[in-house]
Amino acid sequence: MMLRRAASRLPINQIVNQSSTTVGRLSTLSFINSTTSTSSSSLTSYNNNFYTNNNNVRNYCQKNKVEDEDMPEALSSIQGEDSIIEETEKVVGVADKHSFQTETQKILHIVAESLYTEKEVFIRELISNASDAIEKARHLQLTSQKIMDGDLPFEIKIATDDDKKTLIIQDTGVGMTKEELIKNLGRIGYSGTGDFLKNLGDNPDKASVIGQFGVGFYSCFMVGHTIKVYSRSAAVGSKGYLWESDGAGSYSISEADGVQRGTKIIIHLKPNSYEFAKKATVEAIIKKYSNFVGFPIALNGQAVNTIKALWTLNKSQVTDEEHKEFYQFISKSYDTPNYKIHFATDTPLTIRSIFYIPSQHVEKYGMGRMEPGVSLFSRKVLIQQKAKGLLPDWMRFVRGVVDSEDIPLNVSREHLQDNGLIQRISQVLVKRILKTLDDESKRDPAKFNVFMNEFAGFFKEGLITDFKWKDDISRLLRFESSHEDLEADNKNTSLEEYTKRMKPDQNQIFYITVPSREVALSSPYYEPFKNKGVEVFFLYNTLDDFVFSNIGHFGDKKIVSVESKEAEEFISKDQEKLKDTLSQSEVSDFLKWITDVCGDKVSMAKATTRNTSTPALIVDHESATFRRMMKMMDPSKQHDIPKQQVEFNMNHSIVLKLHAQRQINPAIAKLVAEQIVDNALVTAGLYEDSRTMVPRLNSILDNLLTQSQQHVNK
Ligand SMILES: Nc1ncnc2c1ncn2[C@@H]1O[C@H](COP(=O)(O)OP(=O)(O)OP(=O)(O)O)[C@@H](O)[C@H]1O
Repeated sequence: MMLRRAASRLPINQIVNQSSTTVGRLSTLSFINSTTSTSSSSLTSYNNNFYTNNNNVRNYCQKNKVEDEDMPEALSSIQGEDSIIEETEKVVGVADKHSFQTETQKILHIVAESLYTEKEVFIRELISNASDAIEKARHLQLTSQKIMDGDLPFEIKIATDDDKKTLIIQDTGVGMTKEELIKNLGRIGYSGTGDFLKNLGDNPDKASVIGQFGVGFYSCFMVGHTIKVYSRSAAVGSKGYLWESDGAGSYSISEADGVQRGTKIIIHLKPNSYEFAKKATVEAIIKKYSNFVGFPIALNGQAVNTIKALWTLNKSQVTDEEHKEFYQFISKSYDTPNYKIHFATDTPLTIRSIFYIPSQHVEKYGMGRMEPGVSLFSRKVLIQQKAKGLLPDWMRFVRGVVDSEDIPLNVSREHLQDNGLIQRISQVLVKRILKTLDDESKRDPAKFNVFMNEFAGFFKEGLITDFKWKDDISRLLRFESSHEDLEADNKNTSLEEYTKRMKPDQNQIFYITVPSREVALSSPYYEPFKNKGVEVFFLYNTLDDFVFSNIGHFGDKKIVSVESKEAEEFISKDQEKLKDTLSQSEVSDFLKWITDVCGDKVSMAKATTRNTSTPALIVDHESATFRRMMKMMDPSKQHDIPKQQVEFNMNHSIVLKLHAQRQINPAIAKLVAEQIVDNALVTAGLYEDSRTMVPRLNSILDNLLTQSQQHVNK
């Protein structure tokens, strides 16, 4: 399957279908690919074969970074002054003139004008062709066939010439005979490589071959006004030829002297493409798309692709140091990754991937939203950098590489992420990343806790926005809890650990949302749980209330706030009945009086069954966090606090004294009742502005001091 240009070009059959109606760029069409998928274990075995069978390349590839003092043989042969290429071949005899086949003429200009969304990809196409050609030569040699210039190393050389405005790409691959030049380059849509693949059957080398559709070569007409192709077939005794065309309908072929095995393509650039005669531009393009191509590439005598495609190797073949270097290379950072996930599968899809979780992220510094950090490759050739949709947006902190030969051709980057296959690949990858993190959390809990402290925000975002991963994410999240055996400097625990410590009669997981641990420990809502020895999660982040509501259940255990009715039922179910100080009718009178005097804030007053040290509590109310969020979302709206249900502790001394004061000093009693209700609102986090209670507090203080004075005067 040919995937390397998936992000930026149309397959030939669609171009033909579309050519009569083409308006502007053909960027929105997609291609349904029906190609054979090659076993991916073959990719690995190819790599193994490759490295052990080719001395020149093996030496080069066994080091992933080239160091001056021990520069590998293949690289030293490809580098240096002698290695700079130019046009040295000489035409002999007269040139044969040939016309492109009719359909080729018709669509050549479409290829040149509309096929690719970015001109620069012609370099990727030519390098991939060169790599395919070398792969074929290597295959011939491996199958014990003698090839022309058998000692020539397998390599790709590229040269820019800013004076002549040319770009040259040369390989030491299989080359082409005169007949092959006519067949392969005279007919658009014919792929010699496709034929080669068919003949390979199930041969593992198949996985390393890229081209298949027979259009990539023509991309050089996007940038070149004249293309010259010198080629000499690897078949022993072959002659060298020059194929030359201006892409206008015909091409010529002549015999040439001084042609070495393989192919040299010389592009005479059009004025609007002179940038491709500049070394820096070409170097950046090679690094972007072809950095991991399996053969050495030199540009103007300097090695360019110096990093191994680690994801195509077996896990055991890659050292930690190599991982670190590779991570720093792809993420352009200098830290050591926290976790690495090297994952390969052949079913249901063929995927080779490596992911890294950095040690920290920059969003916390307010440096804006991070870009996705995973690039999509096919057979080591880049399809899309920082691919959107490969991992969900909330996983944007993950860096890495995904290589899959199963991705069908798509025209535009924008449509790649809507592709069903990408979504299936994404599912497999997300599951694997979450599973690995879960395993890591058990293997080294302390390390995981540090990681989760740093990245929790992303996972919470995922839990809220990407519901399908709710269960997996909720296993990873860590929150503080009241559990006393937790370490002094780490009170975080998981929902799973919590459930293991639950009381036998406990079916719910309890939490309280508070600003700090101190507030939690002194909260009257937490008090009965503390008395009963029931663990409670302490949530300090406004978002956490939302997160817990979204989780809803962990296994079969419901997650509920300690301020909820369910929590009250749990607490009161086996509680000893409090000894009533007041009679039933006195209690009813008192509660009725409360609803009368505090009617603007209290919808219902009742006697509590909770054993708390506070006179009154708001119960079964809307979460204060939700209220704050709603206000933030719509500040223009008036968010009045609705009337609340208030429970009174009828044995509390303040309540008992208040009951008595009702008869003695109704005015003071009313002030105190109102203050008790406001205090309950404060405790529930529902009191909006405490300044409004100051005049009443001053009246209460004044009364208190007056009574005290009267007491002294008596
Ligand atoms: N550098 C090369 N050396 C030898 N043969 C080549 C070279 N470049 C192209 N060819 C031959 O020309 C054919 C057409 O090349 P082209 O790039 O147009 O298509 P492709 O590589 O087969 O498929 P795709 O369009 O998927 O890349 C190839 O199949 C191959 O047989």
